[in-house]
Formats: sequence, C-alpha cells, structure tokens
Amino acid sequence: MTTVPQRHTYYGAPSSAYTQSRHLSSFGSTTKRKHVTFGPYIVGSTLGEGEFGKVKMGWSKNPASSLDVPKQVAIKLVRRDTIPKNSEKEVKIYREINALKHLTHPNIVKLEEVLQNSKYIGIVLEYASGGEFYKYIQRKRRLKESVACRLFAQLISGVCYMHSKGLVHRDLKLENLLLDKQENLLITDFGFVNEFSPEDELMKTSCGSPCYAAPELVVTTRPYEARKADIWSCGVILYAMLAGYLPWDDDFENPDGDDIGKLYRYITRTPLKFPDYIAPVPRDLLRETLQPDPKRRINTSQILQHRWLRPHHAFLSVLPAEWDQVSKSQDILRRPPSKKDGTDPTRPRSNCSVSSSNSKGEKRNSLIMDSTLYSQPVPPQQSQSHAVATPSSPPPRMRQSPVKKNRHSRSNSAASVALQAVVDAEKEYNALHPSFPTSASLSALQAESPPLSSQNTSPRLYSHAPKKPSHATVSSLKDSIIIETSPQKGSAAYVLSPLQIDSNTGLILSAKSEGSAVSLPHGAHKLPHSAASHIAHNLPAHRRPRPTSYHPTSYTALSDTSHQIQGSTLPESHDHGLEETSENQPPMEKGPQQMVQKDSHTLSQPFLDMQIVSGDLIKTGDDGGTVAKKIHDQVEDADHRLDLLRQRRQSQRYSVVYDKLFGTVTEQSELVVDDKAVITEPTTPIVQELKATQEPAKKSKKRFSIMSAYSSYNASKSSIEADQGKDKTKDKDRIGVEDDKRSRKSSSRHSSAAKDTNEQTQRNKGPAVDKQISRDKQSTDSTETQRVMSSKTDQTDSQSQRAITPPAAKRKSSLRKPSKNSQNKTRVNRASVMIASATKTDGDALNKSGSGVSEARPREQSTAKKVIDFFKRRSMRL
Ligand SMILES: Nc1ncnc2c1ncn2[C@@H]1O[C@H](COP(=O)(O)OP(=O)(O)OP(=O)(O)O)[C@@H](O)[C@H]1O
Repeated sequence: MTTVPQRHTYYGAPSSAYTQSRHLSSFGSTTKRKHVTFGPYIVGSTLGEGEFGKVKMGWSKNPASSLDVPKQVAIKLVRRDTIPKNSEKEVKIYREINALKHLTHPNIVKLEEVLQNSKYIGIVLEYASGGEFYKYIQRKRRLKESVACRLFAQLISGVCYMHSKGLVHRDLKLENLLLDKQENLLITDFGFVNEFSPEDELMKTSCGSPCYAAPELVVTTRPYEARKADIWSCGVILYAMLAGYLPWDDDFENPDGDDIGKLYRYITRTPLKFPDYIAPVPRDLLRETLQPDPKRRINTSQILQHRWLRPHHAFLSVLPAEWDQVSKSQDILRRPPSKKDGTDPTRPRSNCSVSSSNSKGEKRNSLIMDSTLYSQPVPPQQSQSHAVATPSSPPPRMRQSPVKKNRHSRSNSAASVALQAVVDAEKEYNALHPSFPTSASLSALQAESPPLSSQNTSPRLYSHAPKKPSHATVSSLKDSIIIETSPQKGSAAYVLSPLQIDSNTGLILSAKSEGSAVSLPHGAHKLPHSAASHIAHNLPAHRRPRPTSYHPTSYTALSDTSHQIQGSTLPESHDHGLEETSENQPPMEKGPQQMVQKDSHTLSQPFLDMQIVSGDLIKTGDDGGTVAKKIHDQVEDADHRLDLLRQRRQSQRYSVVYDKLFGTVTEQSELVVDDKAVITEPTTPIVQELKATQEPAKKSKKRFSIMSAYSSYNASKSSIEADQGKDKTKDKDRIGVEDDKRSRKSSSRHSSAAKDTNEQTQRNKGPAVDKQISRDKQSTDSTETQRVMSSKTDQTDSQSQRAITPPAAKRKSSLRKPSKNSQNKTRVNRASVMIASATKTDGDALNKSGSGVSEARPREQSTAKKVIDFFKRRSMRL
C-alpha cells in the first residue's frame, strides 16, 4: 500500500522558547497566513536567482537548543523537472555539490546539506549575509588598498586550497563572490569546477565569463593550464577591487563586449593600464597575474609570497591540511554524540515525513545515483556534456531550451555594468560640479591628510612623507614603504577571542571572547562605527565622502538581510514541491533518511546522499498572524539572543582558525607609494601569437563557440562577418563614441534595426550631444582620457559608427521597464560562458546559441536602470 505523505502542521515558532516569549495575540492579526518550509527549514525571501533557479533564505525550524537562534541558510532550489538526465545542468549541479562536499575553507561557501523531494533539489548553503561582493565594491566605488589586500588574500587562500584539492573553479568572477557577516569573502558557484590531475594539468574546455577568462582560453586551441586561468580571473577581480572597474572594459568599438573576438583582440593588444590611485606594489602583482602569457604568469605559491600580501602571510601560510583539521575540529566540537537513531541532534529536525520514494514509488534519489560525474576520471571535455561531447543526444525539450540563452556576453556581467555605471556617473557628476573632487583628487587629499583618529584603526595612504604612527613598524621596500601597524590592546573594536586548543587532539576546548568584540580575520581593522562617523563628521565638507555612494541595496532587498527578514516575501504560493503546513495539525517528526556526510565520498565515487523530504515545500497555516512578522520577531529575538550568546558565538570561522593557529592578530599594513601615471605592459611573444590568431582574415575560422546557447557568440560571428564584408571606416566622431562609452553600461541591447533608427536619431541630435560631450570632455580625468585615447588609436579597423548605439536611444532603453517576459529571464545573466574547445566545429555551437542573440539582457537592464534612477534622483536632490 502506498503511503501518502501527510501534510503537517507547523507551529510557527521553532521552539517553545519562542512561543513562550511571543504571544500569538501580539501579532495583531487573526488572518490565516501560509508560509513555506522545505524539509527542516522555513523558506523566506529570495536572495537571488541563478541559472538553476532561485536561492531562498531559510531558517532552521528547530534550533538545536532553546537558546540557539534559528540557523540561517541559503537554499538553492533546483526544480528537478528542469534538469534533464545527462544534461549539462545535471552535470553542473552534481559537480557543484560534489566539489563543495570536499571543500572546507573559511573563504569557500559551506555546504550544509542537500535535500530533495519530488519537485526540488535543495542545496543548503551557508548564508552569506554580507551580500554580493560586486555590490559591496559598487557601494564603496572602489576598495581601500588595505581592504582589497585582505579580501584578495582571502580569495587567494580559497583558490590555493581548492587547487591543492585538485580542483579548479574556472568561473571566478565578482558575481561569484559573496561576503559573510564580517565581510569575509566567500567563493561560491562551483558549477564549472573541474578536476585536474598533476600528470595532466591541461584542460581543453574553455569556460568562464569573457571579462574574467584568461586569453589562452579564448585565443588558442591548445589545452590550457586551468590553475593559471583561475589566477588570471583573480587578477581581474583584484583590479576591479582596486580600480572600481574592470580592466579592458573600455573598448568603445565593442562597448557591450558582445563580440568576444573583438574583446579578446582588445585584451591582447591593449596594454594593462592603471588609474593613478593604484599603488606600485599592487600594480606589480596585477601585472604578474594579468600576464597574457600563462607560462610567464605568476603561480599561486608566488602570489602567496608577494610582498603586497605580506601583512597576511601568516594567514596565507595555513596549509590545506590545516584548514581541514580546523574544520574537523569545529565539526567535532559542534556535534554532540549522535543519537541511537543515527540522526544528528544539531541538525535542524524535520517536521516532514521522510520517504525514499515519491507518490509514484520512484526512488527519489535515482536521479542522483544516475549521475556519472566523477565516476571515472573523465577528461574535462567529456565531463562537460554541453561543451564538446554530449553522451547522448539531448531530448527535444532540452534542445529547444536547455538553459537560458545569452548569458555570457561581457555586458551580461551585472558587476561590470554596475561598476562602469558608477564610474561614468561620477564623471558626469564631476563635469557638472567641477569643484567637486574626483576619485583621484580625493585619494590625493586622503593621502595628504593627517590621521584623524586612532592611527592603528584608520588605514591611510601616504603619498610622500608619512608620519610614523605609534605602534608601527616601518619597513622599506624597493619602491615603497610599508607601515605595519599592530593592534593596540583594547583599542581595536575587533579583537579575536583566544581559544584553548587541545594540543593532542586539535580540538577547541573553550572559546573566550573579550567583551562584545566581533571576530574578524587577520586583524582586519575595520573602523568602529563611532570612529567612522567621527571621521566623517570631522572631515571638511569638501573632503567628506560623497553622500552619493550608490547603495544598490536600497533598491533591492536581495542582499540586505534585514530587508529580507522584514519583508519576508514569501515564495510563490502554491509552488508544487513546497510543503504546506498548518498549525492546527501536530508536526510529524521523522528522522532524515539520508544526510550529506562530508568527507564520506570521494570525487571518484559518484554518490550524493541527500535527505529526502516528502510533502514538498510546505505552506504553513498560521493562526497567529503573518509569518513574515513572526519570522521577523524570531529574528529580532534571535538578535537579542545573539547578544547574550555572543561569547559562544565568537568562535567564528576566523577566530577559531586564527586563535588556533596564531593566537594573535596582525594588523594590516598600509602601502606608501608614489602615484604613477599609466603604466603599460610590454607586448609579449604570446600576445603577438594571439594577435596573429585574431587577424581579420582568419576571423571566419572561429575556434570558439559559446556552449549551451547562453552566450551571444552568434552576435560575435555576425559582427565578424560584417567586418569582412564591409570596408573598414574609421570612426571620426569622437563625440558619439565618448557619449556611447559613458552610457554603454547602462544601455540594453538593441536589435540592428533599432540601431539604424537610432543612428538617425543620433544624427538629428548632434548639436545637443556635442554640448554634453564637451562637458564630459572637460571632466574626464587624465587617466580616463588616456584610456580613451589609447582605445581610439587602436581602432584602426573600426566600424564603430555602425556598432555604436546612439546614446539617447540607449538611455531610453535602459530606463525602459523590463517586460515580464524579460524579468523571467533574469537568471540568464548569472551564467558563465562556456566557450567550446577548438575541437568543436563552429556550426553546431553557433546553431546552438543562435537563438539567444536577440534576447534581451534584463538583469543588467534593471541594474542599469537602478543606477541611472539613483543618479537621477541624486541630481534632483542636489
Ligand atoms: N550562500 C548564499 N548566501 C546568500 N546569498 C546567496 C548564496 N548563494 C547564492 N546567493 C544569491 O543567489 C544568487 C544566485 O546564486 P548562484 O549564483 O549561486 O546561483 P546559480 O544558480 O549557481 O547561478 P549562476 O550559475 O547563474 O551564477 C547570488 O547572486 C546571490 O545573490
């Protein structure tokens, strides 16, 4: 007899502790509301959307103890019916899960568990409450050198760890980096991860987002060394941190970066340039990481030794085995002895019935067991069915729409768009307010200004003769001076709590925190609120940080925890597979049938054990009032408890690690540097080779195609064909070009027909644009001018007039509200490009991606819209 999974009651608050402190009547509403659970988690608002679906916030329904706060997690919900068997999607999901199961590093997002029911696979991840990293940079316009140094050290540490495990990420980019509560970096999205073996390190399948992909992935047919490709991506990320924009993002011939051929021609031909506010030492590291020749590119161990990262050498010297050890210690410490039934009492308990089969009697984990990922050491290109060899021809449905298309043009990079929009808007603003300091002048002002408060907490950049701060050691370097400040006892707001470690077992015996200090890694001397506001208020008005920092989170609740909690927008109602519960029924407690056990599998064994939850995602009837309010109250309550429990909670990832390994924290140093003008990179032999491969005569022999139809490679191809068919005319209209450049990141893609129309409009609006541009021209700082000029000189074979969309039309389109249809495609923008290996003929791949060309890019459209709206509002205020 088939057991019908029962629907269960969810009694709102996860434990009696909450029900005691919260009276239902206090919710002030008797309306029956529903909320959603998935396994042992209450499902909250949407944190973001990716290729696989939505990522939801979740709370454990049953904290381990009544004193515990409900654990917050991020649940990546993947609809099972959207994953065709043997599809690339399936491969990506299992690749991600398998990889995460083997990675335990503080800068790699932690896999909590994997749940599934008949409708969904839920990948439960550590919640990164700090939000998306690119938004963080966007808010700050660019990062201070010390902050960038700390975060880059974390990135490199995570990447080195991953590499040490024989894994390469292959899609490192700003969008795949998140921040935790303490603003530590978390690497996420391991969908393109792959194994390399020490004997055969080379890979053939190119992937990654064009802006972040190493040149050798795109312009050569040879297998590439995947770790070096990861390093290139790290270089691009570091550049974005320090500069506030992406390198090689200013090709006005190819403003949207749709034409990957052009993009890489530009990257390989255009020397790396730096804004003057990037100091020589990080420049040196950037030059070495963004070395087009992979053989000459710096490797991870050399990066670890680089002098710019010297303040973090202690952190960077932690060996992968030590990270594993620390993680194990934490696990052991956290996990009380298992109960007899084999369940982990610390794990949130499920109110759901648990079944291994769905209503049709199918084994629910059959899908998982079908996965052949990592079953044998398959060559990378084979393991990516979407890239080169598909084991079996995909079902028609998949052929039609395996994944959303058009995901991988450079302009699809939301980070790129947003960062560029801020940079452009800044220029625009400065053009209108010439007295207002530019980024560079602001940096200079900062550099000249004496420390305003406690020197050891305020990172400063000295351009010439720094005053020696107290408690500082000064060491001279070849072309710079590093002032290393050490933390003053008691003065820093963030003090790591010492832990007692059992020297025999490595177990953490107790955590002792000092006051209410919050642990931060490696002495990140974050300004305390009071100090920051003190500085802000004491700055002369003209040096005060602009009140115009772009705060994307004010427009979206995606990365703002509090918003999410308050809003607690519930998932789409009646989402099949989501479990609906009512408080009127008693919860049914059954132990999980399967759980993900870390370290229980190896990559070579294709086994994913998931907890199977029946009843799907549950909507809960809530007599007492809105669940949103309830959750909010719970979280408020939780915050309060958090204060009380701060000591217990101090053993955060870093404090544990640091205290265990070092005991003390080293404050970061500041680099004292001379600003230099633009530094250019010499063209290397490989660049010559790369250039040769990009000669127009060979354009038709495209050796790369975007896989899975989510790139705009077809556009690239047609553009190349257009190049060949047309006489190359030099664009002499600098005005149009610059205007386009300014607005390109906030503009959406237009059809060629629209372009023609808009060109006409542009011609009609010529004089008005003239005026605007001359203003821009005045305001453009010297670096930008150099960039523009450099780009301009490169455009010998330009057909830019045709390529440039009239700015007015672009703006208009960027402000256009995305259609519902296009909103549904937001996930499109988060994928990574898969560029086919050269072994694949163009035709297939281009055919695959063909239909994606005309698709809009709603995400950047909406991001751009937000940015423009923001600046519009700002200028109105001013
Ligand atoms: N652990 C997390 N904590 C908080 N937010 C998260 C977390 N994981 C993902 N998100 C949010 O969800 C969004 C989508 O996640 P993610 O990129 O991992 O999905 P995906 O399906 O793998 O997408 P893609 O492969 O297209 O990048 C992220 O941009 C981020 O805003």
